[in-house]
Amino acid sequence: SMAFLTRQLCRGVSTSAVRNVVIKNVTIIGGGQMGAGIAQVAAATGHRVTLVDTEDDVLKKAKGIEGSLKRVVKKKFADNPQAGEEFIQKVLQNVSTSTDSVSAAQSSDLVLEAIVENLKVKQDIFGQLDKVAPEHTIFASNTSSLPITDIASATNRLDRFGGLHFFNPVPMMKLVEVIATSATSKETFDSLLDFSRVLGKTPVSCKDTPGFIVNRLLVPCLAEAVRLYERGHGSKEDIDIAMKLGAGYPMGPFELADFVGLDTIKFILDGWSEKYPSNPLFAPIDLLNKLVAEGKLGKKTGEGFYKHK
Ligand SMILES: CCCCCCCC(=O)CC(=O)SCCNC(=O)CCNC(=O)[C@H](O)C(C)(C)COP(=O)(O)OP(=O)(O)OC[C@H]1O[C@@H](n2cnc3c(N)ncnc32)[C@H](O)[C@@H]1OP(=O)(O)O
Ligand SMILES: NC(=O)C1=CN([C@@H]2O[C@H](COP(=O)(O)OP(=O)(O)OC[C@H]3O[C@@H](n4cnc5c(N)ncnc54)[C@H](O)[C@@H]3O)[C@@H](O)[C@H]2O)C=CC1
Repeated sequence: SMAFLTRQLCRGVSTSAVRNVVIKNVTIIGGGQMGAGIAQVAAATGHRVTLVDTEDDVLKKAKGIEGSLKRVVKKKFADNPQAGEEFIQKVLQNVSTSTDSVSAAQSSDLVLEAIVENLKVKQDIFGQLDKVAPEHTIFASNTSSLPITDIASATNRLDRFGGLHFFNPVPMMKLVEVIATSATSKETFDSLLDFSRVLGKTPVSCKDTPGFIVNRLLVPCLAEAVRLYERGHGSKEDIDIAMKLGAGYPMGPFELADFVGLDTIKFILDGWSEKYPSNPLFAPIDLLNKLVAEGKLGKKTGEGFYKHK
């Protein structure tokens, strides 16, 4: 918006020679659940978005952004469906897709990565893009559990690298965790905070510690729920009902696990248990490993702890 631009420009002129980057062109690497959701919200708030995935199929499905937009619009434009339809078309025009991350990064103010939760794969992509992205471009990762410092170490832009952690489903969840490493500049950090606010989200800041805030609390809760079930102390259904009605969670732990993806949860736990072997909260879980080995990853594959239509 104009107000935002004015604020940005004033701040840049008045405070320092290094201006905060006003993020307008956004490249999102990874068009899965999270990448597509972030793309949708960024496009809906007037950014030009390029969504990159290695899989053409994923990019076709990410056009399913339209389905999510329809749900948003149904409420937001309840009394003016015509304006709602125009809004959807405008948002979709802001999103382009590509399988070529190198060319996508070249005209980008922010490269935000939301690919598989694997340090080496994330380092590879950032190392490659660091060589081709413009000087001013900020890099950020949506990682759930990996140290931002370790991901950033593959690049030569440590001052322009931070964590930007969104929550699923991105169009609905208001929180963004913004993570600065010890090398992230204040300008970069402020740009990421501003960007989160322009997206309509509420940012919180957190140090580069395992799981940041939310996952450091949620992942052990989920893991304990599965262990409780494995011990035969309660059914999945009852544990879910209990946490919904007794703790006010919108979804029970098994529902949430299926929603998030069991593979992602396994990646998180495996990484933490390797790094912190003495913490029993992070210990591997047989049932989780078994389901993942069977390809039962949750909602995205049609079955996880539960079957999904
Ligand atoms: C497990 C721990 C390990 C985590 C490890 C990694 C993960 C991470 O790094 C961080 C995370 O993201 S953790 C997960 C955070 N997310 C949550 O906790 C979600 C909990 N669930 C909810 O808030 C609601 O059930 C929810 C908002 C989803 C849905 O609301 P309801 O329950 O009321 O269900 P509905 O009736 O279907 O929806 C109501 C209205 O919500 C809108 N909506 C839902 N999904 C949407 C979407 N994807 N896009 C757009 N709009 C959406 C929609 O307006 C819907 O209304 P209708 O469409 O008219 O029904
Ligand atoms: N699922 C969740 O609830 C949340 C996940 N996250 C994090 O976001 C990231 C992505 O998670 P999801 O969207 O759930 O995964 P997903 O499996 O739905 O999507 C990942 C996508 O990345 C693509 N991809 C893999 N390697 C690539 C590469 N080198 N270049 C381009 N595309 C590539 C895959 O084809 C896939 O479409 C992970 O780091 C995860 O920990 C963060 C918050 C919530």
